[in-house]
Amino acid sequence: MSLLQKSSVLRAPLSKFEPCSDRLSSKLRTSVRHTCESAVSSRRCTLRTLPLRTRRNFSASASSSNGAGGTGLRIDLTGKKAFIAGVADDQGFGWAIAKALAEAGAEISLGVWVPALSIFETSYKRGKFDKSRQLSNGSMLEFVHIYPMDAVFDRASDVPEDVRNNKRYAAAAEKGFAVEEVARNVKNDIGNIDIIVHSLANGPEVKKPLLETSRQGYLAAMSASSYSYVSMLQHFGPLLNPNGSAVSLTYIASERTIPGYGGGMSSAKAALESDTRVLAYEAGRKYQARVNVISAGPLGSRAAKAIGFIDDMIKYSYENGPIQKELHAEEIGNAAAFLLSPLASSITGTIIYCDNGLHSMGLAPDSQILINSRETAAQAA
Ligand SMILES: NC(=O)c1ccc[n+]([C@@H]2O[C@H](COP(=O)([O-])OP(=O)(O)OC[C@H]3O[C@@H](n4cnc5c(N)ncnc54)[C@H](O)[C@@H]3O)[C@@H](O)[C@H]2O)c1
Repeated sequence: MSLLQKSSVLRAPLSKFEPCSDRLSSKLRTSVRHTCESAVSSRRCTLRTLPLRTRRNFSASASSSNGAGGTGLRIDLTGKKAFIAGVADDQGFGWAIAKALAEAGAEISLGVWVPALSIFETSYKRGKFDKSRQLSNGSMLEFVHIYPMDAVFDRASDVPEDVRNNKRYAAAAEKGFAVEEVARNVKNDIGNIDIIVHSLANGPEVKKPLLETSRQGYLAAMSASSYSYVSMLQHFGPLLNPNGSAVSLTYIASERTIPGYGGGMSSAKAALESDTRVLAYEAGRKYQARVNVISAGPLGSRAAKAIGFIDDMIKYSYENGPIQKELHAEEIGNAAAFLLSPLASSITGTIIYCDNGLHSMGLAPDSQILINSRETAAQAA
């Protein structure tokens, strides 16, 4: 039995690989296996909930998305240093971006949200992420430094007493977790950097409609999900080498109404996108840096599950998007690696849609009204 066949999650669609698997060199076979396993690992939760044909398409996309090891035009980030804020497990976009940047040769350091740090480090040390840490060349994704961080605080003096005295925060207080402190620690530990990734968001009232959202909840969403990017550019901008680059993650709810994505999160994403344009101008002039944002389609990450209807959004995207396949985190990782690389040297101030094209639709093909009309027309014919 081939290594690929051993995957229990993708057992059915793996037959797609078999006809060519015998012809693969062992190096390439290893590469495909790693790609597949990482995709399996990062998508395990939502795949079970999808129809079989979705899983087939997902499997096909996973097989073709990794260009590592090939010849020709390549994303080369050798010698580049990246700081990524917003990784606390191996399920979200931040992890996938870290992995793609490492595949391209970059050194990765992380800023991990203080309340999530202990469980992340414990899981990491116990090998829970080992499968998804595997890179296509057989090495493992490593982090040069892992910093405690809370992106809602700019300076140590902003941290309220109750937070400072909280058990989890107290342990991180000595090193410091406010954005300014983290930037200073990064500067001391690794010097200048080339890449900033903001892959974090938080909206305590995300389940509430905007009409019922409190001022406090709305401002908390803006603080954690949009101003945090401004703060990161303020404090990490001076650390950027010339031709540095920053990327963050947004969602289509900024532009179109997505009922259920509430609590001011849609507003926060709109601000993030607007700020991207202004920051691109200012950081471009000040640091010769590029600033972009990726508008990602739905992914069953930990943060997305908290919203409560992510599986429906994934199914909706499949049924109504131009490309009928599930989106997986690796695709966003690859797009980010491109955007953060010299290959994208003229791209700044831009929203890049990585959503199987769903943003371009103005009509839901799976609307019951359309389905009824089609059925009526078919019966009449
Ligand atoms: N999952 C989706 O469907 C989807 C779609 C489009 C955009 N996005 C965006 O992608 C980004 C990453 O989210 P994800 O879905 O990969 O989930 P995720 O859970 O992997 O990432 C969110 C991260 O934010 C961190 N975080 C929360 N508050 C923080 C704070 N105050 N300081 C520092 N870190 C903090 C969490 O610890 C977590 O690691 C977010 O901006 C999210 O809005 C997600």
